[in-house]
Amino acid sequence: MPPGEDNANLDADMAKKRSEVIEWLNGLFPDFSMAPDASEEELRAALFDGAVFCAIIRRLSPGSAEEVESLAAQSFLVPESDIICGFMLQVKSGGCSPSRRRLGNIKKFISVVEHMGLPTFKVSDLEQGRISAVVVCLLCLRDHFKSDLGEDRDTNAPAKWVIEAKKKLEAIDVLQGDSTLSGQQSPVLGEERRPSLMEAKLQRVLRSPVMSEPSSAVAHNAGHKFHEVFQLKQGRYSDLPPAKISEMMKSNSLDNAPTQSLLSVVNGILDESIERKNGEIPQRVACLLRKVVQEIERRISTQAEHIRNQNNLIKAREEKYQSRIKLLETLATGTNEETQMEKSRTEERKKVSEEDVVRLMKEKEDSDNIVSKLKEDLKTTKRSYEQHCQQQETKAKQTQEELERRVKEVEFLLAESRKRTKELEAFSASKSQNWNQKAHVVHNFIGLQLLSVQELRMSSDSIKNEVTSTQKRWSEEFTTFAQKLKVLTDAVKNYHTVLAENRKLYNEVQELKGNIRVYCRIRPFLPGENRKSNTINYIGEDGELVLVNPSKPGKDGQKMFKFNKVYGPAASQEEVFLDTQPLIRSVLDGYNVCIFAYGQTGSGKTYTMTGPDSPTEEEWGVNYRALNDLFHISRTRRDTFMYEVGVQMVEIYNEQVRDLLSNDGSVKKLGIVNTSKPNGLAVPDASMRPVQSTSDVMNLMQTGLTNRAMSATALNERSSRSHRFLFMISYMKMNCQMISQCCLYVFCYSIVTVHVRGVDLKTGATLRGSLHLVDLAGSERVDRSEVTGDRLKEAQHINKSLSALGDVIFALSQKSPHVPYRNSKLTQVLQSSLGGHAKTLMFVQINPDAGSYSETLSTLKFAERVSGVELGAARSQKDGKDVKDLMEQIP
Ligand SMILES: Nc1ncnc2c1ncn2[C@@H]1O[C@H](COP(=O)(O)OP(=O)(O)OP(=O)(O)O)[C@@H](O)[C@H]1O
Repeated sequence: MPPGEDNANLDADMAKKRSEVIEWLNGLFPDFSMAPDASEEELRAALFDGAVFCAIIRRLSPGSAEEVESLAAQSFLVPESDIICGFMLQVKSGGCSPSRRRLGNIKKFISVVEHMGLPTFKVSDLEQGRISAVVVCLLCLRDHFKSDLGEDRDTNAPAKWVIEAKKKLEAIDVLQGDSTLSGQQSPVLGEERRPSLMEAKLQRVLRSPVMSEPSSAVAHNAGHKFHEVFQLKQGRYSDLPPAKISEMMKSNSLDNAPTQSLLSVVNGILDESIERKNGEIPQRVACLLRKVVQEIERRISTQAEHIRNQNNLIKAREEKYQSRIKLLETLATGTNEETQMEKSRTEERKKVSEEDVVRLMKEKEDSDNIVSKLKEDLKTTKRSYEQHCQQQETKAKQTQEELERRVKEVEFLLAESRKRTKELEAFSASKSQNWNQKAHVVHNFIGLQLLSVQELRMSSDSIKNEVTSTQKRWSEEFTTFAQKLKVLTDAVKNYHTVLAENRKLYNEVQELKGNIRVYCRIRPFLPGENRKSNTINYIGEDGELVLVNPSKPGKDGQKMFKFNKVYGPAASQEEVFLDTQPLIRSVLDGYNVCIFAYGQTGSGKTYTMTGPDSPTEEEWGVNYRALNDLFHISRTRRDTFMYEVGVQMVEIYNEQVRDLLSNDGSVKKLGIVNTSKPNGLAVPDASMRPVQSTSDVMNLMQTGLTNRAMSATALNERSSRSHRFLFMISYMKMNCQMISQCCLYVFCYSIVTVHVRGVDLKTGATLRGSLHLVDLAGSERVDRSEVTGDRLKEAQHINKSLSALGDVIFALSQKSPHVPYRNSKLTQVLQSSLGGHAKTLMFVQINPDAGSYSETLSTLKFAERVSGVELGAARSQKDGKDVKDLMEQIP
């Protein structure tokens, strides 16, 4: 390679390295701002005064501030703070000259680099020799710190090398002699040193907020690493222990901490807050943040003050320059060419000064802008921070309140739980006590039970013995009982025979009493009747009755009658029925019984047979009581007999028999069978309704009366068209009445027949009996001159019926082989109850009123005759009158 080309390569390489150094310095100090292709001489000029070397050490080894300061104090190594203050080192260095100070700075830098084992250079290399040595040294230093920064560099390391450098410097100082370094008045002391362009640049760099550390920090706290206090090695601010935060918040620490550290703290806390997303900052960290922000604020205001002072200083300088310019101008007016040159130089300087002023003003303005912007930022940050703090405080307060509330709740629950536990303990204790007591009781009880069991065993044995003996006794008694039962069975066998015998005897008794009985009943005076005109003079116990003719006072007017029984006006319904009751039993024994009432209208026939309208139980007539008795006796005999009871109800009107119980409501005309069979049905076509109680019978009677009423209404309508009589229907009466102006006629009968069929449960023999309940028509004589037409015909039919009844009775009394039952429907229907073993009971009803005397006399005569007729086995208690007399009594 030719030597010329070799040199060119070397130059290019050097230029490249120089460029790298310049870029590095530009990166380290933005205000350095040198073009990368600057010449060797330009770089030399920038590095010449050594300030850059001092700044490099300060920047790359901030942790060793004290040591560097100390070294600087001793060996003119310029601390940053002094550079910031506008190259005040000369003052602090006790008046050392700038060239000496420059030299010292460079030497110290070289010594430090040397100590680090890096290639160095000579002072002469920087002044006029090979700048390449300086470039290489700086590149090595760059690379050294690059590698250091890339690793986990020990922050104490710079301190160590600084301390060692200090030692070496001390040795150098000894060699150079203290007198040259201190105590000498600088030749330029008292003069204002105009900073070079590079110095001004460095000043701006170092004046930046990052670099503006408090000078007092180094001066007053040597040996104390304040920056370490704020340096977060690992973790987060929120994780810092309170002691560490308290240490940070100490005013001493805050005052002495570098601004960069403080800003790192602010940024770190804010970064953490952002990272947390919810924005929460712990209370203590928030307090720290506030303190740090306050400190930064304080520093900024100090900086602002300082800038103002600088401004004033510059203004003063400007004025001074102005005055000098004026002076020079004055001098220039009368001077020579030399003066002219001086003037031009002066003008040039002035121009430079003005430019400097303008630039400084601009810089000041920039600084002011930066400061104001920073202030605004700080204000905004402070405001948002305060708001955030406020929110956090509110939240903290709420959280605290919530926590207090929860603590209270938990305390309350705890107290409740304790109380409950105590209760449960008490309860379980009492339970346990109870169980113990119960166990004790059970234990005792088991003991007692065992004793009882033993006793029971003993008693069981004795009971067994007893049972055995009882069984023996029972067996004996059983044998005895069987014997007695045999006797009873024999007796039962005989019982039916006895019953039949009893029935027979009973019937004989009844027959002895007479198969036809006449009971006379005198009704009481009704309201409105004259009680004084009483035709009944005497009523005897034995059936005697004395009738008085009101028109013949005295004995001539008296007439005595005798019947089976006479009931006075005061006789109750029950009294009357007592003498009828034996006949009801005869019905159940298989006999036919006919009960009818005879008498004039209004004499009480219906009252005796049925009772008054809506009767009470006491007022019930013979019909109710007879039926009640019938069913009662049938029930008492249910062990021996099974009875079936059926009811027929017919009416006889104008010699026509009508069924009153037909289902379709129509009143059918029926035929009568002249049956020769005993107990045969005389009207077989009449509806037969089974009944089981008195109420059943009464309901049927009600049905019959309803049917009859319908029939009678039709009849009434028929009659009223042709006749002047009026029909009145009474539902409780069993006949139909016609009332005229002067007398009362009855034209029909209703007959209720109760048929009884009894089956002997032992023998299977059947008994049949019947009970005729007849409410006869009124017995008044019909004045034939007063009725005509249909009424006359009806009255004639009634008279014919009663007349036929007399004929039958007459024939029976004569024991005539022919009894004229067929002469009237009444006698045909009652045929089975008139004659043979039938029993007939006639109530003769008497009205005691004087006005009814003749009717009463007629009725009594008829009844007296009837009661004297012998029916069947019954015999008349009176010897027979002439039958003709009897017939005369029949209307
Ligand atoms: N023993 C008595 N006690 C009280 N009042 C009676 C008695 N007998 C009849 N009477 C009353 O006398 C009045 C007429 O009686 P009842 O209607 O029974 O006569 P009757 O003979 O049936 O008449 P008729 O032939 O017109 O039907 C009725 O008010 C009745 O209550």
